[in-house]
Amino acid sequence: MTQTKVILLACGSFNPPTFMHLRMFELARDHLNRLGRYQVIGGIMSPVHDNYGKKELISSTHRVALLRLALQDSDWIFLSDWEVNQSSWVRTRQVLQYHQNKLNMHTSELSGNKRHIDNDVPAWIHHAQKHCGSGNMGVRVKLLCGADLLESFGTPGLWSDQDIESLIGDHGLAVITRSGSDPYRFIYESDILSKYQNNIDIITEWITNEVSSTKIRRSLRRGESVKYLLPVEVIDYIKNNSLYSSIIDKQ
Ligand SMILES: Nc1ncnc2c1ncn2[C@@H]1O[C@H](COP(=O)(O)OP(=O)(O)OP(=O)(O)O)[C@@H](O)[C@H]1O
Ligand SMILES: NC(=O)c1ccc[n+]([C@@H]2O[C@H](COP(=O)(O)O)[C@@H](O)[C@H]2O)c1
Ligand SMILES: [Zn+2]
Repeated sequence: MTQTKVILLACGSFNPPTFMHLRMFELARDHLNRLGRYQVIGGIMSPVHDNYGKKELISSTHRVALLRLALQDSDWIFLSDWEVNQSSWVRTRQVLQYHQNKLNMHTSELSGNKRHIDNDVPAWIHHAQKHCGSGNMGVRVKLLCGADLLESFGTPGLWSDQDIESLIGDHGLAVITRSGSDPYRFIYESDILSKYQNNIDIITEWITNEVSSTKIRRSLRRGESVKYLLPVEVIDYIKNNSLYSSIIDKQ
């Protein structure tokens, strides 16, 4: 069986990053590798731009710092700060396309005559180069998300049909189940998702964990412990920088 090499890219607020954001990658890698059709060679976390304008979204400077701390334990998942460094919010399709193009460029340089002299290559590219093998240009960047993000495709005006087609048709989706969502039904009820069903892998999280950044922010606001829900380095950074604390706490 020919195996497609895959890099999983998760986008989102990560406000703050939780263990569940990291677990998504481990779950998806195990699942996709087990299928035999794929070989997952890397993961990318791409925090959303500050202009996304979501309620309570803290500055990307802090979110990037938090992700760096959260990822320091991982030898295969990397931060990409490309999205936050754009002049404004970018659609997810563009995020996937940028990373796919960048990867194609760097992996084809590896297999061709050109030697790479750019010292500014992000870690996720270095890692991909090490794992894609020479002559292999077929690494695919897939979108990794929770089932609630998949279901947001049905929110009127939020995603364009062309973007959904491209995300699923050109890249593919790895979807982690999440309580309150029913991705199988959602796909069944959507013509566009049913059409590209072969490119959507649904991964059941059996060790269910309902942690969310909203709940973490709520606990922090109330001065409650969030220990064992986030990496300890992330908790320390939040405390040291008084992030997500209530106005009352700051008085
Ligand atoms: N517990 C979870 N199970 C499955 N997927 C999750 C879980 N938590 C987050 N995700 C996924 O992680 C990605 C980033 O999500 P996001 O940053 O919105 O986290 P969140 O915990 O949902 O935060 P918030 O509560 O602020 O919306 C999304 O694809 C989301 O579906
Ligand atoms: N049309 C689009 O491309 C589109 C629409 C809504 C959200 N998104 C992305 O989905 C993610 C959603 O993150 P949250 O779940 O934290 O809101 C963000 O990365 C955001 O950029 C993309
Ligand atoms: Zn969310």
